[in-house]
Amino acid sequence: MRIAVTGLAGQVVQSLVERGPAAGHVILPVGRPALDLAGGDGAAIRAALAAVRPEAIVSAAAYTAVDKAESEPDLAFAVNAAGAGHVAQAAAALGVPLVHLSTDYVFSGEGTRAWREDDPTGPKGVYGASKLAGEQAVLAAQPNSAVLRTAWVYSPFGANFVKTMLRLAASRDTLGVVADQVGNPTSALDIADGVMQVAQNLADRPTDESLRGLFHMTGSGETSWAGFAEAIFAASAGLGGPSAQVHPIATSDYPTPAARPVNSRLDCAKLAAAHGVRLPDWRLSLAGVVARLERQQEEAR
Ligand SMILES: NC(=O)C1=CN([C@@H]2O[C@H](COP(=O)(O)OP(=O)(O)OC[C@H]3O[C@@H](n4cnc5c(N)ncnc54)[C@H](O)[C@@H]3O)[C@@H](O)[C@H]2O)C=CC1
Repeated sequence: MRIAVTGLAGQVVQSLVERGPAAGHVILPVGRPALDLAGGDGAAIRAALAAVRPEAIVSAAAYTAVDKAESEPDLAFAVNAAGAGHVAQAAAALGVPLVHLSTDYVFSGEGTRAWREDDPTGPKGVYGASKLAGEQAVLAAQPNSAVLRTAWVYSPFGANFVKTMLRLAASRDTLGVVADQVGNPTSALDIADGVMQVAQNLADRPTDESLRGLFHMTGSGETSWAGFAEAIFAASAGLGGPSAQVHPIATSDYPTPAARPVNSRLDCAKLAAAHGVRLPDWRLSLAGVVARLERQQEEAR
């Protein structure tokens, strides 16, 4: 399939570009300046997407600076809510299915069980609120959509927790890492595989309502940020790469402008039942990405 994806350099975009050919898809990234989600120009967004003649669209571009969003709410909403809505309107106008990415930050983080799609939302910050508004705009504009909420995304590309931990470990013996927030680390490469399967399902079964609407899609298994860091260093040390001692700290010891959900875990059973998609165990995928980052480091030396 010809799959247009919004954004040029994001973690998910680059993962789709890498994984697309093996899955038999042509991935067509469309981003700034041709497609600017902040511009409020729906016709321009539609024209940019129409130009690549897609059979499906993946909406992966977003304003993702969680803390900065607290001081730039207008821009966060322009991109994540209005911009996402324009992409969905374009998909509807072009008559193609849409896969839109959203986030665990739409939830408050209360309670101890994994969040399900029909649980009440309650974002704690601007980013989560803007993404929630985006979900609603997407589903209103294009019912032929699957909105996939994911979380704790890392990859060999862009900026992410795994790369930050490895960078810090190169110069420090001990790192304080938050131990009282739990969630599901998710490789963007796995997201790419899942997104393509969902897009194919939407295209193959255009009248199957069970494939449309909200879904959760994260790596299998859960941990805390401190547990995630320990797993990163264990994988890295096993390859002779940098590692550090993890000192568990509380969220209150690491204040950030935007509050994070304490319990970020997403229940992905609905996606498995409807789409037959279940992402691999987070430790397996992490080992692959850490090995790749180590190889890149060695090649750069
Ligand atoms: N990174 C994470 O931990 C998580 C990400 N998500 C969601 O997953 C999706 C993909 O995230 P990542 O690939 O990690 O994001 P990223 O931050 O790596 O990439 C974002 C992309 O959006 C593009 N972009 C930003 N503003 C734009 C604008 N005004 N017009 C056009 N393009 C613009 C950027 O150029 C970039 O290509 C997003 O919808 C994000 O909200 C959900 C949960 C966690």
